[in-house]
Parts: sequence; structure tokens; C-alpha cells
Amino acid sequence: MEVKLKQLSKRYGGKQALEEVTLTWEEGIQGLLGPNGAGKTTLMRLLATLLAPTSGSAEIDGVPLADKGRIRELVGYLPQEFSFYPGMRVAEAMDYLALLSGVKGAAERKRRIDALLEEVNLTAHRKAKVRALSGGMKRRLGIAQAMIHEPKLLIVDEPTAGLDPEERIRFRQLLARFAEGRVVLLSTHVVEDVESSCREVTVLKGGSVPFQGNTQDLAERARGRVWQAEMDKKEWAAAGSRYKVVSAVAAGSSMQVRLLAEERPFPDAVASEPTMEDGYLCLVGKGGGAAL
Ligand SMILES: Nc1ncnc2c1ncn2[C@@H]1O[C@H](COP(=O)(O)OP(=O)(O)OP(=O)(O)O)[C@@H](O)[C@H]1O
Repeated sequence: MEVKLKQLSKRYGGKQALEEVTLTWEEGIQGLLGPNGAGKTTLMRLLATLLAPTSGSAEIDGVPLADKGRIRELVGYLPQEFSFYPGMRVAEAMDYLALLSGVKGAAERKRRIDALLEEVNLTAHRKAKVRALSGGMKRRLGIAQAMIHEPKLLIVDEPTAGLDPEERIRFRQLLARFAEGRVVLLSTHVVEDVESSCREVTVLKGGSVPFQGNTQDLAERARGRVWQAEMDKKEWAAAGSRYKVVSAVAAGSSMQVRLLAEERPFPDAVASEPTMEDGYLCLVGKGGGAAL
């Protein structure tokens, strides 16, 4: 199972949202990271056949994107804004969506719905009306509906938004199990989700892909550029306008600041081990600073 993109492009009027993206994703959970407006939603909607590319092509498990009918059977999608029929009960809504996704046979649908509701911890709410679910529960229902037809490519956009820490861990485990023999594309702003779930990550920026590969290799992009220093609040404010500050923690009257800089920014700054987030920030820039 592979997903292959070849010079895939999307233009909205005068706006080039995705520019000649060529890459291959193999089985497993693939992280997709990028700042606002990078083109992530556009890419996901193209793969879910909700948008047509301006040029270029893609194949999912050998099936060309242009073959919409077969592609829809192969792809499951949880969009960021996911809404459901509020008056339906949870199990009914799942059954309806399973039917729409082409899952044949009432007994087979029931088997899959029971298993998935258990996996997303909604069994006790199967008779609840969708409108009565909390935000996190609706998110879990969205995850379950995207998996109901056992797609070869599962695309999930910010799936852990609104989940509590326990549910977030549970969800990561569910994705890990589901990813066997499949590609799961996990788009998120939560770098921690990528760090804990993915071996590989794709970074989108301005419609192009400046990095695709191992999360460890992304961290390495920041080696020698991550510094830690203790400073007072005035120095901290000044540092923020010159450097990319990754984090700042108050320690009494002073601050423990972690920042990115090409060279040692202060005489007493100490070089720090880079994380994937540091590598990502070096590539895309953050706040006041440009990319390093
Ligand atoms: N329907 C549209 N018409 C015109 N421009 C659009 C349209 N949809 C998206 N864009 C533009 O295309 C670019 C990519 O948008 P996209 O929504 O794919 O980014 P994103 O990475 O998903 O952003 P976010 O993280 O904010 O959701 C942006 O500049 C956006 O303004």
C-alpha cells in the first residue's frame, strides 16, 4: 500500500495553494505539519476527491485519483469541521454513514459499529442523540465514521482537538493499530501528536514540501541552533524580537528561555538537544522571526 503524488497542484483563482507536490507515503502514520494557510486542507480535500487538482496526479494503492468512485472506497476522511445529523442516535448515524460508504449487510455493519464504538469509548452512548454529545464525544464519533469502511488511506485533520489527555492517548493507540497495512495521514498543529505517533512527517509551507522524512531527521535540522539561557524579563522581551523563542518558563524573577539562533546568542547561553518541534520551527519560522 502506497500513496503517490506526482506534481500535484491546486490553484484557486490567482492563489497557488499547492505547487507541484511530488512524494510517496508508505504504510504507517504519516504526520502532516504546516502553518496556517500552508495548503494542508487543500491537499487532504484533493485526496478525498472533494476537490479536483489543477494539474498533476496521484495514486492510492495503485488507483488513480481521477477514478473517484474507487478512490472514495479507499479513503476515509475526518475533516476539521465535522458535523452530523443532530437528531439521529449515535448507532443510527453510524449505520447510515456505513451504508453511504458502501458497507453491505446489516449484520456486518452492526459488527463494525459495535467494535468501533467500543474502540472510541462511545458504547455507553450508542442510543444518545448526536446533539447531546460533548465536543470531544462528537470528535470520537467522527473518528469512528471515517474508519467504518476500513479505508486503505485514512485522513484525519486535527483529530485530537477537544479530546482530554486520556482520550488522546487512547486515540493514538487506535490509530497505531489501524495503520497496519494502511496509510494514515495525520494533519495537526499539535507537534506532540506527531512526535508520539509518527515515524515520518511531511512539512508543507506555502504550498510546497520543504521536508519529508524521519521525525528524527527533522529534529536534526535544528542541531547547533537551539539554545537555553536564563535572563530577566526585559532581556526576554528583547530576545523575542531578535530570535525565535520556542518557550519561556518563569523561574522566580528570571526566565528560562529556549530559543533558536544560528550562533550562540548570549555568552552564557547553553547549547540544547534539538527536538522535532525545533526542527519544524527552523523550517517554517515562528512569530517574529523568518525561517533559519
Ligand atoms: N476556496 C478557496 N478560494 C481561494 N483561496 C483559498 C480557498 N481555500 C483555500 N485558499 C487559500 O489557499 C491557501 C491554502 O489553504 P488551506 O486551507 O489548504 O491551508 P491549511 O494549511 O489547511 O491552513 P489551516 O492550518 O489554517 O487550516 C491559503 O492561502 C488559503 O487562503
